[in-house]
Amino acid sequence: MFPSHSDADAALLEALTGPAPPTRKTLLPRRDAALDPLLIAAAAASGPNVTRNHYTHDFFPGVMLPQTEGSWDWTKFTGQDASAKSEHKRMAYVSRQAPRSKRLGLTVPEGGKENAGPLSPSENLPSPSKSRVITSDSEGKPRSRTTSVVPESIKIPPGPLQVKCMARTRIPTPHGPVFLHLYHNNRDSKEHMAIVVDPAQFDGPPHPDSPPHIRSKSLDAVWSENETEMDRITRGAYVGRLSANSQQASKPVDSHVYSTDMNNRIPAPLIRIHSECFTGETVGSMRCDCGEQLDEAIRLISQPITVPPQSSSDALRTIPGRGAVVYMRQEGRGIGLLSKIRAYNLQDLGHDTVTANLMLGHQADERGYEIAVAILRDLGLGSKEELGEGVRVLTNNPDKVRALEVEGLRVVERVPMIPRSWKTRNPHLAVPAPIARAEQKDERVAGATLIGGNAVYGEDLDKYLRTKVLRMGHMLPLWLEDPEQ
Ligand SMILES: Nc1nc2c(ncn2[C@@H]2O[C@H](COP(=O)(O)OP(=O)(O)OP(=O)(O)O)[C@@H](O)[C@H]2O)c(=O)[nH]1
Repeated sequence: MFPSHSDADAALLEALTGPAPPTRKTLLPRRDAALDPLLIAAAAASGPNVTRNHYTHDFFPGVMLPQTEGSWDWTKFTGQDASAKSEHKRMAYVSRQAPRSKRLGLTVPEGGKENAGPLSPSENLPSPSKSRVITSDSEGKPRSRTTSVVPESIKIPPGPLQVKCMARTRIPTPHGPVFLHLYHNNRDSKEHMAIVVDPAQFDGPPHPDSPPHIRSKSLDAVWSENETEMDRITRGAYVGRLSANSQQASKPVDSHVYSTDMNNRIPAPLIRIHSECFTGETVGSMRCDCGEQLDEAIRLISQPITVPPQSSSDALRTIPGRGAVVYMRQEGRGIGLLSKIRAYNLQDLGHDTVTANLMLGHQADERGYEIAVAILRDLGLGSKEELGEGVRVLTNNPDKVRALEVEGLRVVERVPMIPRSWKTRNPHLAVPAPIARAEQKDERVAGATLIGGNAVYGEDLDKYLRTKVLRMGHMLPLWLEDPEQ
């Protein structure tokens, strides 16, 4: 007999989605096997049983308790465990699923490494994957640990510093669209990023009278012979605006070539090297202005640029803003989040940000800019070797500018970053006027945690900025003392 329409539909649905999960009615109560001395003897005689589908059948006291589940060493079981009894731990005979390598029938060669990254969706679109390595302990028992396996095709060989843009995507922000680039390098294991502002790229190839697109050479490169267009597009190597109707993979860029004429007429791209600050950017801390600076940098870079006319008969023209924020994972000026949190406590005791670092055995600033400059070079920005564009750098930190130049960046101008609260603040008020008004009306005052947020302000921030000016040479007028300065 043929199934009715509804039966066929149900069968098709089950084939596509798997069997429906049991409903409350059909759910059977869990039945743990009783403690059977024969079972204990059998298990003790043969050890943990490893089969293709079940890694081990074993006794687990307190099974289902997260702290003991799966971590129990059955060889320690004596059968008379007083503490287990007193804690009313249950004993259950349970099966554990085999590791993925076993279930998939992958061989584990001597030394432990699996022969393939099983999670790689395609050889052409490789990504580092976590993999279980099976080793054995001193008693010969199998032990597994997780390790990161980087496929050959994306490994960056050791040697001179190299950076590689692993993927790029469009991110809409309150200031306009940006392209987020994720980089790997052969110096550290951090995923540094570049936030590229260049919306002109959405309109197709650059106009002959427009600046070149800001593109990553390593991203646009061909990674392997059998790389497909779809692989390239998926990792972000496409041109124009990606959509269901527009899917054009990019071509490799040999070098970034710039028209000198254009270089002379439009300002150099605006860039910022920004250091990660979890507290300022995520928690909304008002101990520092990092969240606000990240937001302000993207806002400033996104401002349209006025191009002066070539001749008196030409009209003024504006082009979209262009530049990049290189987002370096250098939390706490390179000392890491743990030390920064400790430094904050020392600051609460009355020490400033520099002294707190020194008290913890760190330098005031432990950042290096080699990788940041390599990322900019990959994007064709500020390169001295190629006929690249110089850059304007958004910073108040003169040491940063010097360090960037030492690393080979062509800096044509330093552009200051004035704290927002300093722009709007009446020197006689403790908080900026718009913020004070909002607080009076009991409105929510947006912090700068989120891009597009408001200004950060407060006593802690004042102290922090003051130290940056007085001890770290940051080039900001300390208007609190002399607003006319
Ligand atoms: N150790 C330490 N790091 C801090 C503190 N406050 C912010 N940071 C970190 O400082 C870094 C930002 O550096 P800043 O010194 O604020 O500024 P800069 O990058 O040198 O200079 P600008 O370009 O002008 O912003 C981020 O990594 C923050 O996590 C602090 O009190 N102690």
